[in-house]
Amino acid sequence: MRRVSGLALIRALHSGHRSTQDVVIHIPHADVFRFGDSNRASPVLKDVDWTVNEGENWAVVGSGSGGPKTAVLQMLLGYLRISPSPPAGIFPFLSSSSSGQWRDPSAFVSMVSFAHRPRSSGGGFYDYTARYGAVREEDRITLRQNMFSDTAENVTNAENNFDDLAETLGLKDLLDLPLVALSNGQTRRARILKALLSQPELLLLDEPLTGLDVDNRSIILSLLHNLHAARNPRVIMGLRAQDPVPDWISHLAVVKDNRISTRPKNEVLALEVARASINKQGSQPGEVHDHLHQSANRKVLVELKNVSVSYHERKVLKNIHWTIRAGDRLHLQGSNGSGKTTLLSLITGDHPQSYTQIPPKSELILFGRSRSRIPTPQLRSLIGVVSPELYNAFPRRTGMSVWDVVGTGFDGGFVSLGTKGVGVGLAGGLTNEETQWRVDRIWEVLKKLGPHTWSKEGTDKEIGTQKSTVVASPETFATRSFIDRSAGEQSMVLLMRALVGRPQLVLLDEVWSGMDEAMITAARTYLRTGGLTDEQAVVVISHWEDEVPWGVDDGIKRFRLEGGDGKEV
Ligand SMILES: Nc1ncnc2c1ncn2[C@@H]1O[C@H](COP(=O)(O)OP(=O)(O)OP(=O)(O)O)[C@@H](O)[C@H]1O
Repeated sequence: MRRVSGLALIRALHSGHRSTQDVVIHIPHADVFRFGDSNRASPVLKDVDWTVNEGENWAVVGSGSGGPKTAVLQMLLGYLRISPSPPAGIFPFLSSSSSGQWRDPSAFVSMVSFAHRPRSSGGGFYDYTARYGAVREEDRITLRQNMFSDTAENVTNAENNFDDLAETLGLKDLLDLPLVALSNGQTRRARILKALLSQPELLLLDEPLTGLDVDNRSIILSLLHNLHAARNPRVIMGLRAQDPVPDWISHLAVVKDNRISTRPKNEVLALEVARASINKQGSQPGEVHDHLHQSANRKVLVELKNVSVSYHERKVLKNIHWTIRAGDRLHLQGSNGSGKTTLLSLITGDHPQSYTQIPPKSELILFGRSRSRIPTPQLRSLIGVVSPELYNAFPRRTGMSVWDVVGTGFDGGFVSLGTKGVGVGLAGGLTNEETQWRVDRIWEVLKKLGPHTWSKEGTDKEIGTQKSTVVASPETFATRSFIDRSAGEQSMVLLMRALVGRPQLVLLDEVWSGMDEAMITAARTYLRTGGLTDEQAVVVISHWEDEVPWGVDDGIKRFRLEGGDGKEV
């Protein structure tokens, strides 16, 4: 279908060729501001000229969460002010329904963002481990109850479709599980289902493929295509610049800085070039890890023998044998719900069955000791973790600076201990030498991963508008409030926290969530060149092979979970 510019739209409407019903979005040459800002302020988006016609399949492409892509989606949600504002709103199809009634966009346009799993409560260690205990009243809420918890008028109608949708999304067998028990991928699919139940006319999905395994990606994409084709609802996806663009997408709105360029997909060749170069950056040579090829002599850090986890009749892990050695670079693979997070939670001590594996039938040996002989706080100082669960649970306290958050990494806790956030140490006190080492290490990671390594300009917390300020130096960034950082910046800070103590084992579970390309490149480069010692082992969980910083040439090992079994592949 032909794209209609502002003038063309008016002409078409006057000549009767196209009715407003055929136009989903129409924003003719407008600037976009935060509410409260005058037209003299620098716009969040400049000179937006965008028309989406019924039948076209659009995706909004831009850098990670909190960036200008988010600004476009927020504009569509009505969270930003459009100037001049089109008199009949930006959704012509809503103001001219067949019934002739105007429909409120706030009731008919909704969004699900997958850049990060939303927090269920205020965070903290309880949230971190609640998934495995499910003892709080709110944690007992099942997926089914959660689906129908909103007494939306539409739900009764929607129920007709519910079973089919739950089946397609692979959620049917999970409906009576506590919501907190769902894996990341399962939760993301559940959020799509819930959004569909509220029967929006237009559904915005930001980064819908994040955290989904290969099979589920194609299931979701084909479901979204079918829904969009049936206008039940129309779907607009937000994609990161490095994400593959689904085949059925016909048009792209590419957002860079505060400009949006809209055109048919096949015209966006430049973007393809950019994507190819990002992929190449991922395979740039790092340090030579010859030692990784001589695996048998290296110290054993973690040994699982015959380890199983089950919930009633549901067997998640069956007799797993797995060894992690010093210096290993491991990719833990498996489809959504296959038990990857569960396996790591046994190692970090967050899963109750971490303590109950009974030798000699089954054994969990961590850093040379049986699990029951190693206190959990000590375990936390030996393992650095980045994961969606940690991101969600880490408390956002006012007054906690980036420095404080990074400093919690030495002991793996959530509370900044002692002065200047370097902790008091497990033994109750640190020598001056140890304190100095910690201070030096915080500066080191800030210098290697701070904003100057991934940003040319400062980014705004709310909507990622580019500011004309100079990039924050590591010293300035260290004093900034953690809670006010964008999602991507918070992810970077949590990565620094995981690495700062040079823990023997580093677990990177979906570590790139929310980060933009420049952040990912900076983090990958650091991990490959000097960010880790040869003695540290790293386990990466990712459904995207090209997201893993190491390849076969680096001696990477792969361990795959499937149907409860685990094997090296
Ligand atoms: N309390 C529980 N009762 C029943 N099943 C549970 C419970 N807690 C977890 N599970 C199930 O354990 C399985 C493993 O979940 P886990 O989070 O380890 O998967 P994953 O491989 O990390 O998935 P993803 O790739 O989606 O993050 C899931 O199918 C989940 O529903």
